[in-house]
Amino acid sequence: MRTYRYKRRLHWSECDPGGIIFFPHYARWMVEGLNDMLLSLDIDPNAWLDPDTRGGLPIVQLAMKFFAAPPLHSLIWHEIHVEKIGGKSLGFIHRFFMDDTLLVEAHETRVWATHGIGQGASTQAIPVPDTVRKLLMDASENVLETRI
Ligand SMILES: CC(C)(COP(=O)(O)OP(=O)(O)OC[C@H]1O[C@@H](n2cnc3c(N)ncnc32)[C@H](O)[C@@H]1OP(=O)(O)O)[C@@H](O)C(=O)NCCC(=O)NCCSC(=O)c1ccc(O)cc1
Repeated sequence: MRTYRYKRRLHWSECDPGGIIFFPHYARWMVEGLNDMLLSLDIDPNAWLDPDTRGGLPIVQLAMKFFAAPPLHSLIWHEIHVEKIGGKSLGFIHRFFMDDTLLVEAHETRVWATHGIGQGASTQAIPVPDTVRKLLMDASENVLETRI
């Protein structure tokens, strides 16, 4: 299954006054990293499907474990691994490292879905498209030296 890694810096705006990361930022990084991974594969999870409907990838399950806190301004590797491709759901493992130290490990389940926009707005799970399935099953590893 596909693995994707990129590097980012821990910024002042993401820390408390003591210079320790505030944990909700990890969740935001997970969203940004996963979107980046999908977009790099030409998969737009929020593409417009028609004028009243766009794609979405709502989260239905999240578990996070924290092992060590990185210091302010450190460079952190974010690694995303496709864990499971179900009928309508996708499982991902996120790992954050500083050098060889594992900081955080998180497991999330997303649902491939459509969002109705406007009147009668609704979210509906739909099967993961075959094109997406194939791209995510690929065993190759993308390493981006992106610094944010
Ligand atoms: C997403 C839903 C519409 C899906 O509902 P249903 O259509 O009834 O789903 P189903 O029961 O058919 O299940 C579909 C699949 O999801 C799986 N699923 C559904 N719920 C769960 C939970 N809680 N855990 C694990 N797996 C689940 C289920 O097992 C099915 O998997 P497959 O066997 O692989 O097909 C509904 O569960 C829902 O609205 N949940 C609330 C979601 C939510 O509010 N999340 C938080 C905010 S969303 C968000 O942050 C976001 C991020 C990115 C975006 O682009 C959009 C939104």
